[in-house]
Amino acid sequence: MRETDLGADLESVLITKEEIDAKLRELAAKIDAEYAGKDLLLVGVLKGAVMVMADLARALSSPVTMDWMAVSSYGAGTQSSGVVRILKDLDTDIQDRHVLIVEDIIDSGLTLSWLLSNLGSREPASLRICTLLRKPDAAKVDIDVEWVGFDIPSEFVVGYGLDYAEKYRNLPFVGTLAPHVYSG
Ligand SMILES: O=P(O)(O)OC[C@H]1O[C@H](OP(=O)(O)OP(=O)(O)O)[C@H](O)[C@@H]1O
Ligand code: HPA
Ligand SMILES: [Mg+2]
Repeated sequence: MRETDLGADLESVLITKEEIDAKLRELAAKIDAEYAGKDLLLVGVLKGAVMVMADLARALSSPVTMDWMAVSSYGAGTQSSGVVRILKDLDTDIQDRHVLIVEDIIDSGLTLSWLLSNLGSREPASLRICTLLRKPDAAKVDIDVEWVGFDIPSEFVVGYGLDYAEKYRNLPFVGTLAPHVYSG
């Protein structure tokens, strides 16, 4: 779908594809510098982080390894249930590894706060977070995040990996949905 061809479900484009590309290049340069000479493991959080992980990893110059964890706390709605379930665990033992969690969005922060304590208990050499989006006004817990792409308002957003009821993940930009989509 092109930005000029939004379709009836979208209300607005919040962040364009070009803005995302530029931001990921900027973040990748900082991450390259930070982990120079170290072995870095990127941990992507399925499914939302697929696009960020794919594009961030390709923007890095350093060799990295990649693993995936699937957790879910949202189900089909627009509110976090607060209950995080592991749907798929890592294939990798992260003890003594430098781990960078790659996320699409920090909203309430409940998913990452849970993930940080879960992965932290496996004794990695370091554990940090890179997220494309963050909603500062929606935070229910404070999380120390090393790299943030964009701080956005507390509106439900879709696209670039982010879904509403599993739809819209493949939009190349981040946008907001028209109210009729939620109300049916
Ligand atoms: O900060 P929070 O309020 O916890 O929300 C952020 C999390 O919610 C979304 O995932 P979701 O659980 O919907 O699964 P998905 O990635 O498969 O869409 C998103 O991808 C983040 O992982
Ligand atoms: O705004 C959002 N959109 C889609 N998925 C999400 N998961 C947490 N917040 C969001
Ligand atoms: Mg989701």
